[in-house]
Amino acid sequence: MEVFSLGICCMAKKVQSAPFQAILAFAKEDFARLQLASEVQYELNVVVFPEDVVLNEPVQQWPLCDALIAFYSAGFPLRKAIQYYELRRPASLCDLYMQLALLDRNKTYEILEGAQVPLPRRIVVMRSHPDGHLPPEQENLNLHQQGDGQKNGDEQPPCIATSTLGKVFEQNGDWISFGEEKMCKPFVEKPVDAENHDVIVYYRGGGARLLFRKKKNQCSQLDPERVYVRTDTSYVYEPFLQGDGSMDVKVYGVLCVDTPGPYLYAEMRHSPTSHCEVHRLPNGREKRVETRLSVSERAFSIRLLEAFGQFVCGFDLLRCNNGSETYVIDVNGWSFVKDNDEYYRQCALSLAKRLEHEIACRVRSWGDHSTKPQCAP
Ligand SMILES: O=P(O)(O)O[C@H]1[C@@H](OP(=O)(O)O)[C@H](OP(=O)(O)O)[C@@H](OP(=O)(O)OP(=O)(O)O)[C@H](OP(=O)(O)O)[C@H]1OP(=O)(O)O
Ligand SMILES: Nc1ncnc2c1ncn2[C@@H]1O[C@H](COP(=O)(O)OP(=O)(O)OP(=O)(O)O)[C@@H](O)[C@H]1O
Repeated sequence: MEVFSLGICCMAKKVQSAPFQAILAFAKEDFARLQLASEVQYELNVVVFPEDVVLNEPVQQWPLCDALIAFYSAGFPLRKAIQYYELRRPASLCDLYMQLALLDRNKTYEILEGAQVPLPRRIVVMRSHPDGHLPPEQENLNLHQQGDGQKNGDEQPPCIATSTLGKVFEQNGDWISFGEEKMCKPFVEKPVDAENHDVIVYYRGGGARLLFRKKKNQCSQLDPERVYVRTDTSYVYEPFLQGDGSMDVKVYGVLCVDTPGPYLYAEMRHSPTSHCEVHRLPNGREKRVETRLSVSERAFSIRLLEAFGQFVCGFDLLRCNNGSETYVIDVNGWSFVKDNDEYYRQCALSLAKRLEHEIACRVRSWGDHSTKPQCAP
């Protein structure tokens, strides 16, 4: 029997997670079942790239595979994974170049705009080159606030002007402006670096709420003294949109090769902008309620999934004005629904069908030969 190998290249914590293990087990069963109906049968070999190999060995030493699931999470060497892909050219289920874009909120928003996905208005204040260094023309700029600008209420002059990349940034406590663009409070400040989850909501009249990655049961903290925005690095500013019921909608998409197209599952949770404590169930999981996407939400979600080209992709929506408007506010990349067997089943079946599809593409590309050419050493 022919062997088709699926490489899994990610941080160990992710592949060892309960959802991923469940999905892989179901996918193997589904693949074997689908193969029964095929003329030439393949056995699926899942090759998990050991984390120490991924982190420490050159890509020439990484395992070979026919299809690849590689995705970024904290600590993952994404550029190295791209080198591996360019060296071996397996069928890639998760576009690695798009994952680079997902590390930058502004690039992510530009891709969403290109896909005609509804977004909040934004002002993007870029302060440094992508490598984190100030460009030469900025070296002598008078950046009033260094660090994260905490407790800056009374210490700041009433109007702060800094110049960044040729445009002037100003703030007076009620508004910010950058070049010709102006935004009044309340607004949300997000680091352009998408891996930085220290988001701040600034309220009209002063005071702010600091949002961060859940720390045990805490997801945000009020800071009544904070008036001025941070000027230490690059930020995206968006008007604060009041989500219906103060809820976020978290969407989990899975690309599918057959009709009816991508599988989408969505659930609502209390927004961290509305409270400091995570609402949890007795089993410790965050309390969430499944929600149906509207026809238009489904349509732009499909465009989003196709634009980013990830087999699995999570993203966040805000529904406003009694559901009459919905905006995408964040794209998380690879993310699974947790504790949901129906989702695991759907995701596994989509994976098995995608692998069958990749085999068919390969076989077609070999012309009339039904056996696979030998891999280059
Ligand atoms: O997307 P994923 O599945 O990779 O998970 C994300 C994040 O999902 P998101 O991106 O949709 O927000 C998870 O939040 P949820 O979806 O569970 O609310 C979070 O879990 P968490 O904070 O422990 O949540 P609780 O279990 O405390 O409720 C998890 O943190 P870790 O696993 O602890 O590192 C994150 O991973 P990473 O980005 O690698 O740090
Ligand atoms: N424009 C906005 N108006 C109102 N609330 C917003 C807006 N943008 C984001 N939020 C709220 O802030 C939270 C964090 O924002 P966002 O998801 O962009 O940050 P993040 O750090 O990338 O979060 P995640 O942990 O999901 O990766 C959202 O869950 C949402 O509740």
